[in-house]
This record gives sequence, C-alpha cells and structure tokens, in this order.
Amino acid sequence: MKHIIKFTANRVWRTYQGGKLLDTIEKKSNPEDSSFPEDWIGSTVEARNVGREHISEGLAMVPTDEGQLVAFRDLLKQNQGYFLGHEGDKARTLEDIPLVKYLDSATRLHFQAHPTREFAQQRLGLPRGKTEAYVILETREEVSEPYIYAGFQRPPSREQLKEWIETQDISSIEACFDRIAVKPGDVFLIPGGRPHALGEGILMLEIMEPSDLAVRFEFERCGYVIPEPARFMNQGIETALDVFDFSPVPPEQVDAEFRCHPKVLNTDAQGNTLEELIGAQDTSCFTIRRASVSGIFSREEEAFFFGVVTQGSGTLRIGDEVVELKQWERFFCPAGVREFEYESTSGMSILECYPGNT
Ligand SMILES: O=P(O)(O)OC[C@H]1O[C@@H](O)[C@@H](O)[C@@H](O)[C@@H]1O
Repeated sequence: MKHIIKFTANRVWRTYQGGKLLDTIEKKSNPEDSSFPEDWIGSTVEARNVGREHISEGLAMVPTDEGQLVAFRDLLKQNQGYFLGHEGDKARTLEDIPLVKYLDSATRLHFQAHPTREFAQQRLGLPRGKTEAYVILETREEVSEPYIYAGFQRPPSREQLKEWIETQDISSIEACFDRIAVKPGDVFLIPGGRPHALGEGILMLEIMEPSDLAVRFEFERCGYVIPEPARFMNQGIETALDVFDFSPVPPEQVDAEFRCHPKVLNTDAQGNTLEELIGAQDTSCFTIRRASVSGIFSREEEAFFFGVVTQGSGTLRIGDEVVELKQWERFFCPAGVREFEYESTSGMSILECYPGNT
C-alpha cells in the first residue's frame, strides 16, 4: 500500500454561488459559477444540506488497491493507529481530523455564526463546533476591494439582533460590521461564536473543526431562500442567539482578534522555509504550517496532515515512494510516516493542515 493518499475534486452543493476558479483548476471546458463553490479535501464530514438529504455529499472517496471507491473515513478506520497516530498516550480519533476546503465565492455569503466546541457538546450533543481559519489564496480581478466581515465592530443587543433577524433588516445587521480588506497570503482565525460573512471574489483554503454547523441569520442571498430548518441548526431563535459572541471587536482590535501572522519555524541555506500560520497559541482546534520548498527539504513530523500545493510543483519522497505534486493538488500524509522529503527546483509552496492539541 502506498503511504500518500491523493484526492480528486469533491465539489459540494452550498447555498451560495461560486466555483468558477475551481472549475478552471479542474480543467473543465466551460468554467462557471454554480451552486458548487467548495471542494472538500479528504473530508470525513458529511455536508448538511437541507432538502438534499437524499444525496450523500461531503465525504471524500478514495480508490482502494483493488480499484474500488471507498469513503476515506472508512479507509482510516481500517488502520487508525497508522493513519491518525497518537497525541501523547491518547490515540487520535476521526474527530481530530480538521475539515479542509477550497472555497471560491462569486457573491458575498450570507451572515452566519458557528457554534464553539463547548456549545456543540453542551447544547447540541455533538462532538465538534466550527472554529474556522482562512488562508486567502487568490482574489478575483473584477473585485477591486475584496473583504470579509468578522465579529461585531458595533454589537447590537441580543433583543435588537433578534428583531433584525426576525424582520430580516439586513442593512441594520450589516451596519454592525466594517469591511476587513483581504489579499492573497492573509490568514484569519474566526473562533466559534463570532458572526461573519465572506465577501465575493475570494479563493481560499478554509480549515475548520470537522462539522457543518451554522446559524445562518440572513435568509436570502441572490434569490436563494435558506429553508427554515437550515437557518438555526433546526433549533429555535433563542438557541441560535445563544451561539453569538456579542463582545465588541472595535476596528482597531480587528487585526489582533482575527489576523494571524506567520512565524518562521526554520529556514536553511537553500531557501527552504517552514512557517507556522496557526498554532497552539491561536487555537487548540488545528495547526496550519506552510512549507516553501527550494531544492530538497527534509522533514520530520509526528502527526498526520493534509497537504495542499498552493504554488509551484515538485515531488514528495518517502523511502522509494515518489509522488508528483502539481499546483492545487492535495494529499494526506499518515501519522505513521515520520520522515519525508519535498523536492522542487522551480519552487513549491505547500499548506499543511494538522490536528490541534485536544
Ligand atoms: O453552508 P452554507 O450556508 O452554504 O455556507 C457556506 C460556507 O460559509 C462559510 O462561511 C464557511 O462556514 C464554509 O465552511 C461554509 O461552507
């Protein structure tokens, strides 16, 4: 059996439009925006799409040695110790696997807030919330000032927000936020509870806790009306309001609250560099690193990770297994692989998404 598992595209239906860049990456003949604006990479999570329950969406499928397709989740279960490894003396489980997505927005997404892990466990009886991180990869040329909304800069009271949600007074809701300008290379961490909306024209790698839980408090975007059960996770509005973190994030605190600054972990004379984009001091939910390869980059890692080639191309070598890596390709490296080597003569950048430390 090979060590490295590569993934093919796994597009998922969502409530908003996008995906033209993902079509282009997949070399489709007529790239266009559609209701499939996301690609879930190695996902062990099923999408919750109200009205589409009859369609299994989200789970990544991979070929076995016999050429059959199996859910990646089921493959992991066959040898969990090798694939997921341990943290200290605790075996890692499927719940420790971050959900990683390409997300390509054509329109601003509706306003939403995700539960924290604590909320999911205590109030919903589910193991994981949805703290999420964004690594901005590209923005669309026709969008001159790409942005996201995150955290209330001017928080409403709970009662006020309730009324605006009930009457769908979106201009009042929008007035609680300032646009946060984004550009390729930017990294953000949006903890559960923080209201947010992604602006149009952004291609990002999104890394999150493994769940698809959202309070969607804007019910209509671009003609699509979110069905009632999909608005508040099938709960009442009071439970939905309990999800929110109303504490203010005034404009001067936005960066300190949400923006993450890459830290160089090591660098060598050839120009190989390993940076930490999100680490244990930011969240216990996942870790993100970026390997910039120039020549041969020998690595040692104890944890499993998803690798995503965001720039350039090269190879990944484990013993005598050599895997070609091209831009936009994505793969899983099991915990059982301790030593590996990247190589690129023309330069290659890989985002590595690891479990957190819980
Ligand atoms: O699930 P819908 O409502 O289409 O939301 C779409 C997307 O919103 C973003 O803010 C993220 O939370 C994504 O992970 C999610 O898939």
